[in-house]
Order: sequence, then C-alpha cells, then structure tokens
Amino acid sequence: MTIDHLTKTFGAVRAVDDLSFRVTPGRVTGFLGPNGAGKTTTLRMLLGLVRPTSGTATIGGRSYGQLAHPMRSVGSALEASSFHPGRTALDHLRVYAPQVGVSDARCREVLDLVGLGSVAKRRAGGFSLGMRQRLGLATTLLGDPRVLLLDEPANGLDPQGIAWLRAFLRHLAGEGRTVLVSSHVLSEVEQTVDDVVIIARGRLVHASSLGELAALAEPSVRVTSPDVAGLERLVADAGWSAQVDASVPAPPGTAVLRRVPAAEVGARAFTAGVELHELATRDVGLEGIFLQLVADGAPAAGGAAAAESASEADPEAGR
Ligand SMILES: Nc1ncnc2c1ncn2[C@@H]1O[C@H](COP(=O)(O)OP(=O)(O)OP(=O)(O)O)[C@@H](O)[C@H]1O
Repeated sequence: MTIDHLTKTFGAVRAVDDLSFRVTPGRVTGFLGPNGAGKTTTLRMLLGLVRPTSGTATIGGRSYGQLAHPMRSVGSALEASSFHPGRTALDHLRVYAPQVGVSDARCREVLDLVGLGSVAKRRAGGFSLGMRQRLGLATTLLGDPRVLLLDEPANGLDPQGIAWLRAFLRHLAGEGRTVLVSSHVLSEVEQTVDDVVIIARGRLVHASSLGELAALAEPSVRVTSPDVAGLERLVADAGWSAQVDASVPAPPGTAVLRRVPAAEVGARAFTAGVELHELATRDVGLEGIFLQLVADGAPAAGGAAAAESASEADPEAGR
C-alpha cells in the first residue's frame, strides 16, 4: 500500500498535506496521530470515498476503484460500526454477503473466527462494545481480504478485548496480510504493531519500525558546553554514542548521549576540564516521544529508508 504525495484540502483546511509512506504486507502498522491529524481522511482516500486534491493512494499499485474485486481485496472498518439493533449477528453479515459475493457459510465462518460463533443468532442490540467491535471485524473479513484498514479498532475495548484484538491482528498479519490500524494513542497499539506511521496536522512526522521508535525513546543524557571542541573531544575519547536527536533542536555545543549515566558524563567532563552548562537525563518513554513528535510536527526523518525498501504484494494475486 503506497501513499504518494497525498494532499486533501477542504476549503481552507489542509486535512492531508503532501503525505507519503508505505505499508508492508505481513506486518501490523500503526497509523497514529492526534485527533484531527488526517488519519480518517487518508483512509477514506485509500478507499476511494474522498477524491485527493493531489497525489495518490494505491493498493498493490492500483487505486481502490481500479481493483477488480475491491471488497475482496480490502476489508475496512472506518467508523464505529452501526448495527440494526434488532438484527442478529448472522443476519448483519448476511446483509453484506451479497455485496462482497460470499456465501452464508462464510458468514458463519467469520463469526467463528472472531469468537462470536456461539452468539450468531443473538441480536446485535444486546452486544457489549467489545462484541460489536468483533462483529465489525467479522464484516471486514467476509471477503478474506489481503489488506485490512481498521480505524481505531481498540476504541472502548477493555484490557481483555485489547489482548484478544492484539493476538487476532498479529495472526492476520502472520498470514501475510497487510494490516493498517489507526489510533490516536500509541500505548493502545504499541504491543500490537510492528511499524509506526505518525502524522500530525496532515503531515508525516515519523515512519519506522516500532523498534526504531523505541530506540529514540531510550533514556539519554543531554549535555551542553560553551567549549564545542572540548565537548567533541570528550565524547570521542570516551567512545560514547552521541546522536543528535531530531526531535530536539540542538544548538552547537550540544550532545545527546545514549547508554551512559549522567554521573559518568559529569565526572569525565570534570576530569577533562570541559565546562558544562547543562547535564540532563531525559527519560520520556515511548508515549512521551510520540507526544513530542506530534507536538513538534517536525518533518519526517527516521524510517524513510525502511519505508522505501518495503516490498508490495498484489492484494488480488491468486484470485
Ligand atoms: N468533509 C470534511 N469537510 C471539512 N473538513 C473536514 C472534512 N473531513 C475532515 N475534515 C477536517 O480535516 C481534518 C482532519 O480530519 P480527520 O478526520 O481526517 O482526522 P483524524 O486524524 O481521523 O482525527 P480523529 O482521530 O479525530 O478521527 C480535521 O481538521 C477535520 O475537521
């Protein structure tokens, strides 16, 4: 799935602004950003429900409208699904089955898959939120799609429901499917996703594996010194890994050091006679990094290469 320089304006509002990223098959990708960041608009463009102002959103190289069997290629659950309260779970799926082109047996099969087999004949009106989420997921799976687009599927689930969803999405990705899950809270999906795409104000701010994002969140020590050459020598002599953290503006004479305690930095600077003006430990955690990225709205740095190398599967292959 490829989003390429995608832009959508609604009047004066730039809902999606020159957005580019790729989503890899066989992995769960978290599509993250605060409310109003442009996630739903992007998903709607992928599904051909909103026409881009410019740029493209394609699945296996084709726009949704160009897919021969869109409902069998892409399963989507965009809004919190609404159900006719008087309709049973099975009847709810039977409404969609003809559009997707699947049999009654498939309706029962997907109910079993999501763990609703035993309540197939019960009215959806009496379902808990978690059961309704499962029914929504069953609907997206009717056509056995290779690509799944799920908007906030964990919304309102209890911890048990989240654990089930996590295992289920991992299972679907394990079958080689492309799974894109949007959320405005990283913590809700951090144990589910392999990759993250973070947007803010319609723009990409970060795309990488979750591991790479977690590395950014490792505790670090920030040092500033008026003696730029002295600081550089100190870092080189100690063999510390110094990285300039793209999420923090770093004036000359600043080093962000990882995997070294502040006390050691202070002691060595003292011994070497390098004057320090700041020596601060930063331990914001994963959610902290996420909040910082979306607050700064910094242009995307990390992960572009990973996104580039992503291979793309044809969602209609083998049909
Ligand atoms: N049809 C529309 N007409 C006008 N503005 C719109 C329309 N759809 C979305 N917007 C605006 O575009 C921006 C992005 O909205 P979008 O729903 O895509 O964000 P989101 O990241 O999905 O947010 P949320 O998590 O709240 O659903 C918002 O400012 C929103 O008000």
